[in-house]
Amino acid sequence: MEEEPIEPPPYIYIETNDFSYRRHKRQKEEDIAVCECQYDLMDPDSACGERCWNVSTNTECTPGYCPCGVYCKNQRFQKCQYARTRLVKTEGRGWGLLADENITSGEFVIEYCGEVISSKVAKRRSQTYEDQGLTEAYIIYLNADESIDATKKGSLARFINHSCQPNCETRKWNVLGEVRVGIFAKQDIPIGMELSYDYNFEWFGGAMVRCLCGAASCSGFLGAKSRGFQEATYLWEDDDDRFSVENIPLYDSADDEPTSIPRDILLAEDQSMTQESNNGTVQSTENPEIASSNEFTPMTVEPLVASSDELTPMTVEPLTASLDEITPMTVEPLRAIPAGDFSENGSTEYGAQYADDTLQNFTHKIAKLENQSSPQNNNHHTELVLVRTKPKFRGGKAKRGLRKQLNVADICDRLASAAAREEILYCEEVKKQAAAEIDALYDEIRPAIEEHERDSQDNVSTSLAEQWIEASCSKYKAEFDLSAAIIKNMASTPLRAKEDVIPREQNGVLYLQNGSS
Ligand SMILES: C[S@@+](CC[C@H](N)C(=O)[O-])C[C@H]1O[C@@H](n2cnc3c(N)ncnc32)[C@H](O)[C@@H]1O
Repeated sequence: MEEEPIEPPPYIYIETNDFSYRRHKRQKEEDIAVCECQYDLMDPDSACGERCWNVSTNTECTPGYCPCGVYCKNQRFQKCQYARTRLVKTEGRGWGLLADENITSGEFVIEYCGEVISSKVAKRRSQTYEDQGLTEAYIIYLNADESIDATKKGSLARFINHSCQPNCETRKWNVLGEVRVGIFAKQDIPIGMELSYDYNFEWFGGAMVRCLCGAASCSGFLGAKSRGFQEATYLWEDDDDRFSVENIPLYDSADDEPTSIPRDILLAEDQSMTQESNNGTVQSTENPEIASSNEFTPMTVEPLVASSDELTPMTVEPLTASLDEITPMTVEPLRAIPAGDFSENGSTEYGAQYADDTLQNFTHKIAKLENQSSPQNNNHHTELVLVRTKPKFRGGKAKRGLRKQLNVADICDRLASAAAREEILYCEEVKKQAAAEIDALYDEIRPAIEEHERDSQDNVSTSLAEQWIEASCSKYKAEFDLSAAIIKNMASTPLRAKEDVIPREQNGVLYLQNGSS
């Protein structure tokens, strides 16, 4: 029988990151953030405690610049002010790290140190490690461009195991111009308890490692929540329409958007989610007890668009006009609008569909830009990455939303008023321009998006991101204005009878056309 090793496999212990592919950044004087704390002997928190604005932005004070001088308490990474910890051999999870003193919630436990390497090198290395049969993964994801590899060189943080219900978390800090990763206590941790954090493990293929964290909410495997894992383990059936376009989550990241996790798993994991059944019955299960009580009976949601036979014109009276002014107006049901030609391939003159998809993805990424890229955000979790070949999509249909397009020309054909037609056509023109602008911008940022499509980090410069946001807003506004103009004019101006519309020819096809009114 094989002897249990009494020491972990050899590695080089370091207490500060090793820069193997680039130099450590030099902090420029103008970039140094100087706080306004004043050391007060009677108030220990005065010297860069919770109230220090550098602390609140996850930035360490720079020695020689902090007004509190030697009393500054905000240089914990620089001074390696770690909690006392101890290595331990675990059951089935290799080595782990224990608290060797009581640790209080929020306390800085240890820095995750290793070699700072580029994302490309990280991909190569993790493949090599896997080929060499290394089962432990030590590469932590820093941002879109860089990772920290603690495989050969690292601090004791490399021994902290994953838990689905962890007592620590990772936070990024800005230290002398570099982003560094610290492990912080999420709760009070008594002496002797094993430290853990959620790896947010990104699984791209290869061996599936069973998670042995023992938490009640354990997801079963390391990286089980990651998209790659979800896609690879999803069981497809011939008539499975779960990935039909209507059901595709267009966003990428896992924390605040739809996910591709199969619904049953989602529900099993989090009973506070809303259950939705196919017949349109929605029942909140936030609190199962309440949900089952008589007060909360399931609510039946009627389909929004009734079949066209059911639609009857309705009479709407203006709300505010005086009684004599009121002339009831007839509003035709929207389905009566000659929406006609619904484009199904999505690549219409209003802007290629990719722009819509990417717009959603990208605007989301932009929205997260500050949160995720900034070391100031202490909620951002790092990820352990094991980069391998991407699994092929099995049976998955194209993840592309279908967008039904209104046929503006047909709508105008039905409007008797020239002014109404002009307003709609003008709005349509603005919408086309907005779509063209965002298409052009997309071409500019496409390389960055493609390069980093697998993550949800910021990929482009902030200025480009701002342009994108602006272009997105313009496009949405233009779309909204067009819809509003159509609804308003359809509702408030006279319609031409279908028989009065003169057919017009386009591409050899006869279409109905407006008269000269
Ligand atoms: C960063 S290392 C942690 C230290 C590692 N246990 C060691 O002995 O060096 C990450 C590796 O530890 C193992 N590991 C960590 N958490 C685990 C868990 N909850 N269940 C199973 N294995 C785990 C996996 O092999 C993983 O790739």
